[in-house]
Amino acid sequence: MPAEPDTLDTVPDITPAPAGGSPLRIRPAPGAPMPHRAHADDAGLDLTSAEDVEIPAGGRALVDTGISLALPPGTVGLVCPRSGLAAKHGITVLNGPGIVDAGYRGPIKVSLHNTDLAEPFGLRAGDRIAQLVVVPFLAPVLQEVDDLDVTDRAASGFGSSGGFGTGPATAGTDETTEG
Ligand SMILES: O=c1ccn([C@H]2C[C@H](O)[C@@H](COP(=O)(O)OP(=O)(O)OP(=O)(O)O)O2)c(=O)[nH]1
Repeated sequence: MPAEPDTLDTVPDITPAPAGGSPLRIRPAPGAPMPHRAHADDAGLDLTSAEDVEIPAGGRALVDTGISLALPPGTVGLVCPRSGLAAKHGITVLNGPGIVDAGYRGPIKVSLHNTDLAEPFGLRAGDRIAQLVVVPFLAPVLQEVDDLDVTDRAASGFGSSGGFGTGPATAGTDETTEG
């Protein structure tokens, strides 16, 4: 029997099952739309603005989405930028990703930053301003120790493996985090 062609088109439905079988409960304010996925297998739920807002050039605005959530236990909501808004208009989530805790029941707001220093950016109610990605998180028990295990990387970081090019790091340019 011939093998199935290995193309992206043959990937089966990858829509993840709801975490723990619990639904994501969403309470829209009167008139606010429910967030939705533009495509069934998108990770992000589009969040819309509940208000008309002008974000000044180089400035920021805290924008209400008009929804409140009850995330499934053991999950966290990540408020992430939309790539189109970033690439075309320089609009990003200032604290991206924003962290929505599972126990939070207040209004979901998005802190938007207009990185364009020349043009203000106008938003209308209903515009899609960010996306919410729901992921499981770990809450390990905290253990205070005197020593950490030895690793290959050790304390090297912050560019220690080289710059933006493909060549090896130049001797003497490694940066290490000091303990
Ligand atoms: O982009 C975001 C980030 C957070 N929140 C809400 C949900 C989150 O559970 C709560 C608190 O967020 P965070 O812990 O980041 O805020 P904080 O500045 O550390 O304040 P707090 O002392 O209330 O935790 O605010 C949003 O609506 N949008």
